[in-house]
Amino acid sequence: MKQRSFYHLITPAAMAAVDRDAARSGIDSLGLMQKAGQAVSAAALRLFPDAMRMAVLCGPGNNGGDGYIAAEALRMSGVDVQVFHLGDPALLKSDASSAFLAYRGKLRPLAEYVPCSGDLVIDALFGAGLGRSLEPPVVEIIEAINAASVPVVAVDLPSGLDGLTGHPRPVAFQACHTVTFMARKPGHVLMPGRALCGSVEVFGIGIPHRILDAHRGEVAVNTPSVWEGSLPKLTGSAYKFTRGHLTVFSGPMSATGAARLSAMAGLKAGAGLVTLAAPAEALAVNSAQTTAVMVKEVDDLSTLRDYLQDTRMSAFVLGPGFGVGEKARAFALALRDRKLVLDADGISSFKDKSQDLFAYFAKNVPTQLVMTPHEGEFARLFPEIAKDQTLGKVQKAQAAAKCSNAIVVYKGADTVIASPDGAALINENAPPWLATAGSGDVLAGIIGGLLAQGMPAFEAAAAGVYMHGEAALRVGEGLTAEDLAAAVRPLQIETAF
Ligand SMILES: NC(=O)C1=CN([C@@H]2O[C@H](COP(=O)(O)OP(=O)(O)OC[C@H]3O[C@@H](n4cnc5c(N)ncnc54)[C@H](O)[C@@H]3O)[C@@H](O)[C@H]2O)[C@@H](O)CC1
Ligand SMILES: [K+]
Repeated sequence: MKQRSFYHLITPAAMAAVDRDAARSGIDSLGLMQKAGQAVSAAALRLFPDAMRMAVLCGPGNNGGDGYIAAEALRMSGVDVQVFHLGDPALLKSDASSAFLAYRGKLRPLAEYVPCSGDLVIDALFGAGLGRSLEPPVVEIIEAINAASVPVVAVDLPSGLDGLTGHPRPVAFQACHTVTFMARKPGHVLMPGRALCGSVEVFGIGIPHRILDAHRGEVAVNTPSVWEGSLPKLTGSAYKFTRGHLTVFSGPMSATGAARLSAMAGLKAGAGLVTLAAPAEALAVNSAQTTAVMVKEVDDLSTLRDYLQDTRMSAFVLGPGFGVGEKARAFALALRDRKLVLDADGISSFKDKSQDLFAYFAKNVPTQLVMTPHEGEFARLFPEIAKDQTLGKVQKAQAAAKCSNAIVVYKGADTVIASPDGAALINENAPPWLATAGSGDVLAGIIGGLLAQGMPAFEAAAAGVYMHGEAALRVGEGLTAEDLAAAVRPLQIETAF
């Protein structure tokens, strides 16, 4: 059975609604808190059996309630436990108050906690209910604990971390382990939240899936289950033209390598034919360095139009090493009715001219345009969205996809793939060694290769990002973009030969 809850993300606001609906449906909410707190206690005992003392920091809401349950369970196991509370515990409400009253151990105000070597901190200050930035005294305590390098196990989320955006407000605990309940939140997967959580354990506390399903939003983790049904299928009757023809535009003579990386990756991703469309001056250098990839002269807009007469040309990659300027803009706009991956220089060429691009591609439904900006390119194309501090990476990618009517692949360690209809995926399989020169060119080529084979744009973009991560994992540390392109493999091919 698929572990659906693990792959779907639930926002803090949706989790609060789940909580409400669970209580309304008659589920014992104190029972849920008890299971949550006991899971935290079990994790602490399992991971830190030799801790000299467990300091449980309890906040003013239900996250604190989980902390009191965990503290009592640890005390009953014979651990030296001390609770440090934020706010007056007499003001705790309902389940959190019951959890506090059931705790029989030592209790002191949070301000009195001094990290000691041998301590384990259990952070139950704030979880999904963090509603504003932390106040200075709490900021100072978190900074002091982080600086002391005392291990921290976080309840639900490291306190200070925004569960929606993955950003600290303004600081958060650096946890070595986080126990969350039922499903991860976007903040567990987005950077820097992912790094602040340490390892993440998703513990089922018994909320029925029908209640979770009713509140699932548009954001999920990028896993094959999302798009495997759309992967190109290879059958016994396949021949090269049925597997699609990808065209990658080459830059001038001195900048052809990026396009060749894209072309090779497109071929490895399964496109039947790949052509490098190059200006006359770059024909010789491209021809000298390619074998399976073909080379064709496409110099200017007029030769491009002739080239496009061949409707078997099924997808295009424009941008890697192409050069920024009028030629890139004209080529991109000429491709408005075709499947196009716009990357690198192709994106930068529309700085201050993005409205032209958006207007040309506005009518395609569903969209056939995939744009793959890294942070700098994103800011060039979407300056207003990029500087909006209230938005997290997912919301930025969603807004960009909507206003450009494109699939936006907002790259980084936590690449987000967003569609104009609001769907968004966060990728998490990319190893850090993928951050190397030419890596983006390979990604553009993989996505182009999948588009050429007929995959819808959102699915092609998401599968491409995933295959890119898989290829990097296959090669391992020290990889170069050449190794990466060579390691690309189609993910699932039906072998009905
Ligand atoms: N959703 C569920 O079904 C369950 C939730 N549980 C726990 O409940 C938590 C959510 O509980 P709550 O909604 O009570 O939220 P929290 O306990 O995360 O925090 C809410 C409290 O903190 C205050 N607050 C928010 N931001 C603040 C800031 N910056 N400075 C000072 N005070 C601030 C709020 O006014 C409120 O009193 C989860 O994180 C989880 O640990 C568990 O008990 C198990 C069941
Ligand atoms: K917490």
